[in-house]
Amino acid sequence: MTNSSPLTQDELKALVGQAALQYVVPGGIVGVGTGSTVNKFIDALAGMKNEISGAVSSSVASTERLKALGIAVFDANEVESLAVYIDGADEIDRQGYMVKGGGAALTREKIVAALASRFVCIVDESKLVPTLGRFPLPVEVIPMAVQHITRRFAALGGVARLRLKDGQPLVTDNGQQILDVTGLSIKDPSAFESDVNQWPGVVTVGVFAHQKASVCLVGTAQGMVKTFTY
Ligand SMILES: O=C(CO)[C@H](O)[C@H](O)COP(=O)(O)O
Repeated sequence: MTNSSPLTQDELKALVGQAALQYVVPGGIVGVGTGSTVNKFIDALAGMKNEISGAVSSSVASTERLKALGIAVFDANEVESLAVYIDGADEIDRQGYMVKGGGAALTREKIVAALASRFVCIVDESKLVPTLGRFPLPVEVIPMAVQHITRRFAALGGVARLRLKDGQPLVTDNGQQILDVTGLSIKDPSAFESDVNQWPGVVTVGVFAHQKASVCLVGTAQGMVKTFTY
């Protein structure tokens, strides 16, 4: 590769995963998200595993990866607060509001993010949007409410589809299901999150407005990391 070749998406994920290490507080416990970008962060974190006490993880998949690399994983109930939570996003807007849950881990991600003083979001440029709604919005739901919630999204102009895995409804780490909703334009993320969270049967809506990013590290194709603070 020459210096002028644009970086691949995988290389960009590694770039921001590495850059996120600067936010890890030595001696502390790190909140760790889920997804292919966070996997790069976890791999980088292994290089400083002797400088941290461990991690609180947002998914079974991240827990397994952390443990395989020799990083201790604490239950969220063992920890009162975290200095930092590091995670990817499916979309992020100019205010740091995000859509998350492409990896079906949104509920635990929101719980671990709520413990943290600072949310550091790591993405590549393709995730930046002016208004949330381009990426199908993940919503974790209790199975018996699927049709009711689908009708409520239809009333807002959205089309909700049950997420499948190997031809069967995907089951989350919490034993629930995921609806992916297209056709929404989320102009007021805080109000939208508060509203949908109150619908009976909704476990978690994938809009992260109340737990928005404090910092976003954006990898650019030229190999730069841009830092946005909110
Ligand atoms: O919310 C998430 C998982 O539930 C991820 O952060 C989001 O889907 C981004 O993943 P990736 O880094 O693989 O693009």
